[in-house]
Amino acid sequence: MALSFSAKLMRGVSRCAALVTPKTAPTSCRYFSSAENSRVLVNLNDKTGVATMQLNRPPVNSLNLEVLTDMTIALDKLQTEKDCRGMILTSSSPGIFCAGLDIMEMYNPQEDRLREFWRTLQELWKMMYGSRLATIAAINGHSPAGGCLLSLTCDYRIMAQGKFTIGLNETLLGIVAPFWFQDTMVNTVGHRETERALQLGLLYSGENALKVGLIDELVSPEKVMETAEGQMQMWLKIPDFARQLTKEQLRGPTVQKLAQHQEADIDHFVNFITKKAIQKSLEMYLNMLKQKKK
Ligand SMILES: CC/C=C\C/C=C\C/C=C\CCC/C=C/C(=O)SCCNC(=O)CCNC(=O)[C@H](O)C(C)(C)COP(=O)(O)OP(=O)(O)OC[C@H]1O[C@@H](n2cnc3c(N)ncnc32)[C@H](O)[C@@H]1OP(=O)(O)O
Repeated sequence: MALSFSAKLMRGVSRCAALVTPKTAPTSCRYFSSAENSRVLVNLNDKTGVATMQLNRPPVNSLNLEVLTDMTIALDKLQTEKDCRGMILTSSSPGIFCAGLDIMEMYNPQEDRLREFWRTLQELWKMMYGSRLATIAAINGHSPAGGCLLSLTCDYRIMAQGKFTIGLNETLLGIVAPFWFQDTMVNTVGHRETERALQLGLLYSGENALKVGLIDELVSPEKVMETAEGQMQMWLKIPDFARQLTKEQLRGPTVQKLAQHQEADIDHFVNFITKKAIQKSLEMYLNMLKQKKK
């Protein structure tokens, strides 16, 4: 019998719930570690109540079904830890925060897996955007499409200076950012900037992202984590309950909108992505990525 998403999540939580403290770890730091969730590295500092989640799928941290599932399980686990109050999302590969969704999940897909992939992304987005935790994205490299979306679900974004870019560039692949990607962008930079950015598939430099409010701070690469930790202290000075209710008032309606249209959104995604013309666009984009290397 097919398990519901929440049943799968619960099964996953019990599988990877063990907290392992390696010999080298500071005593106040617990590591969520298991072979199954090594695609995301998560630790929780018991003294500060701040967790760090690192995307760890080299070379570019593209988000396949397994990474999305591991992130969802890890976030769910952190949210049930009553002393966990904040989370910093970053990458274990400086230079690449996240290359977005794994295009191979959408190219020549099997329908069952494609549906599960999209549902898992929806679930992760709902959890992240509505999280009770204060969340900060430490964007230590490129952050296109799904990578930008992940950072937009956080409460605050700090990006590394350099040649890195960020944005919802879906139209460059010949695909369309769904309404909930758009909503997240509108809520961050406003309607007019979103119209321009999404239609043109704009990938912003750090400087331009800062100008339009897509990120909140631009700092040197070596300062990204320390700035995130400093900023987190400010967020955690606010009583959790007041901060959480305020976030819920502001973001709840956007989360509810997807929750109410979730099944239709999956059908729509599957119908769209499996169209011949869209498959052709993805193929051309993949070839372009490979050609770039030569
Ligand atoms: C009517 C319709 C209405 C509504 C719509 C309905 C439905 C919606 C439909 C679809 C919505 C889908 C939403 C999609 C979201 C996404 O996130 S799509 C992914 C977009 N990502 C990108 O465009 C990034 C592409 N990658 C890059 O630009 C670069 O790789 C990089 C800048 C991130 C890093 O550059 P480099 O360090 O130079 O690394 P390489 O380019 O050499 O890459 C190494 C290796 O990785 C492969 N790769 C890169 N990105 C991806 C990826 N996202 N997925 C899969 N694979 C990726 C790349 O090809 C290289 O592979 P090899 O050549 O080594 O095999």
